[in-house]
Parts: sequence; structure tokens; C-alpha cells
Amino acid sequence: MEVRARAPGKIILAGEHAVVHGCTAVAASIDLYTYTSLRFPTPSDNDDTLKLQLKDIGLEFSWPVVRIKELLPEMDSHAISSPSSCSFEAIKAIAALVEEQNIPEANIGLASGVSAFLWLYTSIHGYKPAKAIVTSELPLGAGLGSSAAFCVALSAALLAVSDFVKLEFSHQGWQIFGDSELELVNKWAFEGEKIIHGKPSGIDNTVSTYGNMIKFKSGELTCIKTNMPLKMLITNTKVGRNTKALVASVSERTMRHSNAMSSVFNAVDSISNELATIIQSPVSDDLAITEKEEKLGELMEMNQGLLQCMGVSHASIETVIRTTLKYKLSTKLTGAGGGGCVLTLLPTLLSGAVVDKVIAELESCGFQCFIAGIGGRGLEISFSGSS
Ligand SMILES: Nc1ncnc2c1ncn2[C@@H]1O[C@H](COP(=O)(O)OP(=O)(O)OP(=O)(O)O)[C@@H](O)[C@H]1O
Ligand SMILES: C[C@@](O)(CCO)CC(=O)[O-]
Ligand SMILES: [Mg+2]
Repeated sequence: MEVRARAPGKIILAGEHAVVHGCTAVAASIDLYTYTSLRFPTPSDNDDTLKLQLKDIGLEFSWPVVRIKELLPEMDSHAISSPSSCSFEAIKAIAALVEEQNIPEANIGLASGVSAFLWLYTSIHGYKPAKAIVTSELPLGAGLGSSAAFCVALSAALLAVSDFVKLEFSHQGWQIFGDSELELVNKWAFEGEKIIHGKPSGIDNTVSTYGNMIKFKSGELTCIKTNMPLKMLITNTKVGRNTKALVASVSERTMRHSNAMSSVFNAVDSISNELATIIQSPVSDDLAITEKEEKLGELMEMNQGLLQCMGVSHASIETVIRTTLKYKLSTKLTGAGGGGCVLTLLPTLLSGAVVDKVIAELESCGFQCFIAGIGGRGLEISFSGSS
């Protein structure tokens, strides 16, 4: 039997970083997914290993189950329903298991993802042999929530074969979890994100689990309903960065300048709330849409200015901003910043010829542009083979 889960990436329209400090942010899922499949050997396969294959990267890791048992303490199976954080001892044991795999230096950023895999696998599924295969349509470590999509898809596939979830194994095609199961997936994925991000707000795993467009503050989500046709150009600057380090750098700046930074965070909170209100209010005609788009563009520019104050912009991001400004288009970074992906609002009445010109100019700088569907489905599960 094989179980597959897919979880979407996301864009943050407003509020990244400030959301880690208790402020409001607005995010939407995008139609680019991370897929995890789990296959279990039969006794005749005589295979007592846990394998993780990262297909697009061309890497495979493998641990004898006895080696994992030797280093990691056995989990209490009741703990599945109440996700727990990885203890200091478990972190150390997992670090040793990851180190034994000799991850190539060029891919060393994957170590945190592999650690999250080991924690989620052993916590939810125990010490049984299996092969997990992961593929992703998302650029890794580029601000589109690849770490959260990975944790959500993995937690979901593991929970789908646990006793805590009742699903129809014979059902063909993608199916969705019920509310309580989604909540459990989201909580486990958050624990995985902690291993990768250090101090995540939970917005990325929440929007990946539930999909749609959400407003998020202090762990609470509100679904945003909109009939506004929102189109964003996503530009990947291809400058590598790491969310954990960027989140930590904002926290350090907050400790050095607590009053100034709290004003910055409050301003972001107001921007996110205003942006959510604009997106949610009904649109009647083209003029109304254009007026709203102008306000949204202005709020994105203001948010970008405040992200620069937090120290998470980058020369490559500034180049995208300058380039799109020539066409009177508004741009802000999305996700943790420091490089990665940038959003440019494409107004409804903007001609296709102008969009093509902007893309050509950005791509001539070595960036990669694409337009993704916004606010679609969240996590989904499918089964194949006999049980
Ligand atoms: N498909 C995947 N397979 C294995 N590890 C992954 C995968 N996707 C993400 N990761 C892990 O997550 C890390 C990237 O996470 P990071 O939070 O820095 O970026 P992001 O999630 O893409 O961006 P943001 O957090 O700003 O939205 C990778 O270095 C890797 O450790
Ligand atoms: C930078 C950040 O705000 C968003 C990353 O997509 C981190 C988080 O909320 O966990
Ligand atoms: Mg991330």
C-alpha cells in the first residue's frame, strides 16, 4: 500500500516577521505543491531500514531501524494525539543520525529538513521500516513555504496510516481530512517547522494545511473570503537564504531597539488588517477594482519599507523593486526575505504586453518569473495499491 499527501506552498501578502512577534499577517496558498509518498515493505522484502528519497535533488538517506532505536528514545504511542516538541536529547540524537548520512556540503541546508523528517516519522509512526519519497514543485528555501509544505505533507501521510485517522483506503483520487485531523496535522507540522525555523509563527504550516487565503495572528486563523481577482507576479531572485537565520536576526534587532521595533511591528499589523479589509469588501465594477488595487499596491510598498527597517531586504530585492517601479508596479518581498521570492501586484487592467516586458527585463537580470494560482486547495491525501 502506498499513501501520498500533497501540501501547497504560500505567499505572504503582508505581515511576515511581524507575525512572529504577535502581529497580524495575511497569507494565501499557491498552486505549487510538495508531495510525500510512503511505501511499506512486506516481511518477505526483508528490509529493515527507514529511507528518505529527495527525488528532485537526487539524494537518498537510509537508516537501519535498529540504529534509530539505539539513539532515539521510544515514543509513547498516545503522544500521537498531542504533538510534542523535540527535546534537547532527541535533537542531539537526530543530529548524530543525520551526520552519519554525510550530506554533501552543497546541500547542507537539507540537514534541518532531514532532522524534521526523523522527528515526525518516529513520533507519529514509531520505528517501522518504510520508504518516504519527496518531490516538490516549490523552489526550496526561497520564501514560498517549502519547509512548511514538506512538514504538512509528511505529517499528513504519516497520520493517514495511523489509528487516529479514519479514511477510505479504497477511494480513488485525492481526498481531504476532517477538521480534527487537519488540526492534528497542522500541530505536528508546526513541530517540524520548529526544527527548521527555530521560532516559527505557524502561519506557513497553517495556510499549507487549510489552503485558501487567511488572516493569522498569535496562532489563530480567520478565513478570508474574496471576489477580487488577485494576480501576483512571483520573481525568484535565486539568492539563497535561510528563514531560521533571518527570523533570529529580526529578534536580535528587536532586543537592541525594542521601542522602535514595536512601532514597526504595530505599523505592519495595521497594514495587514487594512489589506484584509480591502480584499474582503465586495467589488462591483472595474473602477472599484482599480481603486482597490491602488490601495493594495500602496500597502505592499509600505510593508516593504518596514521589512527593510527590520533588515530583511536584499540588493536583489531592491533591483526587482526598482525595475517594476519603472512600470508603476508595486513590489514587496514574501516570506523571510534576504533574497528568495518577491511579489509584484499585476493590476487587472494591465496589458499582457506590459507584463511580458516586465518579465523580460527581470529575467535579463538573471531572475526567474512566474504567475501562480492564489488561494486554492490545502492538504490532500490519496491511496494506491492493496492494504
Ligand atoms: N522538499 C523538501 N525536501 C527536503 N527538505 C525540504 C524540502 N522543502 C524544504 N525543506 C527543508 O526546508 C529548508 C528551507 O526552509 P526555509 O524555511 O529556510 O525556506 P522556505 O520554507 O522555502 O521559505 P519561507 O520559510 O520564507 O517561506 C530546506 O533547506 C530543507 O531543510
Ligand atoms: C518570516 C516568517 O514570518 C514567514 C516565513 O514564511 C516566519 C514565520 O512566520 O514563521
Ligand atoms: Mg520555511
